[in-house]
Amino acid sequence: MWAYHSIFYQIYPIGFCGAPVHNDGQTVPRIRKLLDWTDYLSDLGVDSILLNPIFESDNHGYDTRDFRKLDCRLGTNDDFVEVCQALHSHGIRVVLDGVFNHVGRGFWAFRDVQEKKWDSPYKDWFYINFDGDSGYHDGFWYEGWEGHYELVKLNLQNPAVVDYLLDCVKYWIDTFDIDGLRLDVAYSLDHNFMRRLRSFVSGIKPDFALIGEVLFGDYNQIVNDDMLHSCTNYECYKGLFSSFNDMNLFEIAHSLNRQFGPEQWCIYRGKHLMTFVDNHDVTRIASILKQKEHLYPVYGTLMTMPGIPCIYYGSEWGEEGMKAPDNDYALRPCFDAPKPNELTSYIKKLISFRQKSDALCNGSYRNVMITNRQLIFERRTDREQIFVAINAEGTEFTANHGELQGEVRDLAADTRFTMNGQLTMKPYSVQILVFDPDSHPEYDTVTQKEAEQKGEERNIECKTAESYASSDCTAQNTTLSLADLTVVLGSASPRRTELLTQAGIPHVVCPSSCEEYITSSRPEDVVQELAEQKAQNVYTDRLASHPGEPFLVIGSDTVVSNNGKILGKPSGEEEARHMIQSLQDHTHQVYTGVSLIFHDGADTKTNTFFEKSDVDVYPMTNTEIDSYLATGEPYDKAGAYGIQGAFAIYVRGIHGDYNAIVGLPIARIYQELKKWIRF
Ligand SMILES: Cc1cn([C@H]2C[C@H](O)[C@@H](COP(=O)(O)OP(=O)(O)OP(=O)(O)O)O2)c(=O)[nH]c1=O
Repeated sequence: MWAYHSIFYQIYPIGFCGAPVHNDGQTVPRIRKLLDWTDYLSDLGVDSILLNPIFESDNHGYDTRDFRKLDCRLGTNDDFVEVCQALHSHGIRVVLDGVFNHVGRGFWAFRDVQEKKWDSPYKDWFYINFDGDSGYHDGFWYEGWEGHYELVKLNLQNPAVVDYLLDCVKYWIDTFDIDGLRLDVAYSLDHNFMRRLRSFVSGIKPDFALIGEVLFGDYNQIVNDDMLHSCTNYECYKGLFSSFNDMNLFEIAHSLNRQFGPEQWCIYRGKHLMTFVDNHDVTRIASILKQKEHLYPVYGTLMTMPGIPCIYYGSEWGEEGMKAPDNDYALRPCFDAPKPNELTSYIKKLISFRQKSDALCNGSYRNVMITNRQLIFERRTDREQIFVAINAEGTEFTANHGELQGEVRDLAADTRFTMNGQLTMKPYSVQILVFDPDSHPEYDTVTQKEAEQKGEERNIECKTAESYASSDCTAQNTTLSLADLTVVLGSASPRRTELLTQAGIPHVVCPSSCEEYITSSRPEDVVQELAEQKAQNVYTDRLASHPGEPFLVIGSDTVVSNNGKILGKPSGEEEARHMIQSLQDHTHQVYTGVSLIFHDGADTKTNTFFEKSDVDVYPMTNTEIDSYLATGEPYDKAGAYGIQGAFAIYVRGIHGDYNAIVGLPIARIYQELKKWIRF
C-alpha cells in the first residue's frame, strides 16, 4: 500500500482558502489556490495531500449537503478536477475527508423528510421518531451525532444509504481520480459499512487507501485486512508533545514500545498508523509546546518513529494556533502564501531521509536507551539498521551504552564516525545514525549536495566526530577528583552501601522513588533499564535541589535468570520456596545492571552497563530449603537467596564477579569511573 511509505500534508480547505465559515451560496473558485502551492509542496517533499471536507456543506464541511458537488465557496467540480490533475502531475496523491457518519440539516434527503415527513422515501436514511420533536421544531425527533443536532446521524444499516454513499465514492474516483479517503469519526461507523467500503473500493481502485479517524481504544478493531488500512494514532500524538513538555521521554518510548516493540504482545506490530503532531482539531504544536526549541526534536521524532507522518499546513514553519472552547477557527487559518523558514528546511530534510529509508518506513521498533530527557531507539529491517538518538535537553549529553558500537553515518550532520560505547548528543537534537553506511548509497545524493553547500562547516563537524571517536576517554584532563563531588547511591540496598564503603567511595544514600516499569524481556536489558530509571529519578531530584554542584549518581538493579525466567524479589514464603526449589542442583545466572550519571556542574554524562555471573547450586532437600527460608534472608533478595549469607553453604561455584551477585560490580564501577573522575 503506497500510503505506508507516504508523507502526508493536511489542509483544511475552507479555512486555507479563506472561504466564509457559513455557506453564502456564492461560487468562488478558491480551491484553485492549491495550484499556487503545488510547487512548494513538491519541493517540501510530501507525496500525499489530505484535504478536509470539500463537498457542499452548511458550514464547516462536516455537515454535508451534497456529496457530489464541490462546495460553492471553493469553486466548481471542474476547478477541482484541474487541482487534482496538477497535484497528480507533481507526484502528489489526493486523499479526501469522507464524512459518512452524519450529514448537515441541509442535506437533500433530510430536507425531503422535513418536507414530506413519513411520506418521504428517505425517512429511513436517518434515525427518526415522528412521535417527538427536534430542537429545531421539525415536527419529528431525529438522532444527532453525539448530541449535535446540526449533524444528522445517517443510518448506515440501511442498504439504500450504503449504496448511495458507495456510488458517491465511485463518482469521486471516476471524476477526480482520488487515491484514498480519511473516514471521519471512524470509531462511530458501522463495521459492516467499513467492510463493504473496503471491498468496494478495492474492486475499482486496488490501491485505494482508507484511513480512519480514531482517538483511543484498540485500533486493531478497525485497522485490519477487512476494514481500514490505517487510522490516526492519537495515543502517540499525546505521548509526543507531553513527553517533551514534561521532560519525560519514557512516555513516548513506552507508547511506541507498547504499539510496535519487539515482543509478541506489542499491539500494532507491522501496522502503519497515521502519526501527527497537530491537525485541524487540536492546538498547534508550536502553541502547545512549553519550549519552542522542542519543535525540532518533536518533528525529528515524528519523522523517524513508525507510522505515516502527516504535517498540518503551516505547522511546518511553526505557525501557532490555540483551540478555542467553542470553535476551531484559530486552527484553520488562511495563508496568502507559504512562509518557509529554518524549521521548514529541517522538516524537508527529514522527509527526504525518511523517503529513502527502508528502516524508517517499514522497520521494527526497539528502545535502546531511555532517560527522562534522552531516548535512543532502533528502526531495523533486513536491509538497514538505524539508531535514532533524541536529546530533549538544552545541554549536550553524552550517552554511554553497550550497544553504541560501530561505524555510523549521521544523516542530518552528514558525518561518519565510529561509536565506542558512547554518543555525544547536541542540545535539542535528533540524530539519525545509519549503520554500515557504505551499503546505503541512497543517502549519497542528498548528503553530497548538502556537503557542497556546507563547505567548511562540514569539515569542522567531521573533525569533531573523528577526534571524539578516537579520543582516549580517561580522566587525565579532567579536573574533578572524587573529593570534589558528592556520590549519591540511588539504592536502598544495604549491600550496595557496604560495597561502596569497602571500595573507599564516600557517598550519601538516596533511594529512587520512581515507579519501575519494564519494556524488555531479556534480563540484561531489564537490569539496565531499571538501573537507568532509578539513576535518572535520583539525578533529576539532585539536579533540582543542588543546582550547579558536581555529583555522581549510581543506580543499580539485580535479577536472577533461571531457565529463561526472570526472578526478582519473592513476594512471600510460597514464592521464595518455589524460587529456591527451581534453583537447586543446577546453574543459573545473576545479572546486575548499573547506571552511572555524572554531572560536573554543567554537563552530564551517563554510562549504563551490566555484569552477568553464573551461580551453580548444590541439590537441596526440602528440609534444607525450609531451614533456609526460616533465616528470613530470602525476602529482600533477587532469586530469594543471598550468596553472602546462610545460602553460602549451597553454592557449588560461581563464574563471574561475586560482588555483582551481592548487588554491585564494584571493580567494574571503579574502572568506568576512572574515565571521568580522578581517584
Ligand atoms: C542474588 C542476590 C541478590 N541480592 C540482592 C541485591 C539487591 O539488593 C537485591 C535485588 O533487588 P534490587 O531491586 O536490585 O535492589 P533493592 O530493592 O535491594 O534496592 P533498590 O531497588 O533501592 O536499588 O537482591 C543479594 O544480596 N545477594 C544475592 O546473592
